[in-house]
Amino acid sequence: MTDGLFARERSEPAPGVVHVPGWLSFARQRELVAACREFGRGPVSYEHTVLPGGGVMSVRSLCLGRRWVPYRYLGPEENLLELPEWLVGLGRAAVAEAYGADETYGADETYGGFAPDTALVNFYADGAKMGMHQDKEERSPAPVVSLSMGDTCVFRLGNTESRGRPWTDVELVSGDLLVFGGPSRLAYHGVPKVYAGSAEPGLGLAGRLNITLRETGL
Ligand SMILES: O=C(O)CCC(=O)C(=O)O
Ligand SMILES: [Fe+2]
Repeated sequence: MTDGLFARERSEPAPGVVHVPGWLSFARQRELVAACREFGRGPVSYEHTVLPGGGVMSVRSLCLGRRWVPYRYLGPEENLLELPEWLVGLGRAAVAEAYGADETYGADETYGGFAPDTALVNFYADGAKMGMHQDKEERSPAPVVSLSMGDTCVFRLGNTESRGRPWTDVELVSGDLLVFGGPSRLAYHGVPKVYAGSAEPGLGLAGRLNITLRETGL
């Protein structure tokens, strides 16, 4: 895919982390944006998560399938919205795209049979960001699949030991796929910056949407 003067190339910024720029077609991005709008139309809507210490996340989010609350998943009987089969299929295709040709991560049947049972949909309005954290409430070793729509952001990919350096900053643009698993499954990561107004106007989205598909193993 071409972005400005130079094509943004597929890369593996850390072992088990695969970034595929422009994986989603523009039409697909538009469909996903429409679907995310539909998910939040009610009775469930995008909410700021309140953390146990009293902090309020600037991002607004909702869960499809299993519900994450800080810092655990509720039982399946507490699901409010269904995780649609088409989104599960997209997640499988994403893992195949990222690891398919790679023996190290692709050969493991855990990933080949990727069976996400939850999706966290995050909406970043102007000024929203996400601090460094690990996605560690899942018991399954399966990777996390991340799809981005709307404004470009800086995704900070840290290390598995601490919130601090070393880290690598990856720019996630609308349509990009990021899969993180393998040795980096528990790497700290966050979104320190979203470039407001950077989305393609034709997408019809002011802000940034990110969907992460996960297999809870719970
Ligand atoms: O918005 C992103 O790209 C990352 C979201 C994330 O890390 C999460 O929901 O746990
Ligand atoms: Fe995360």
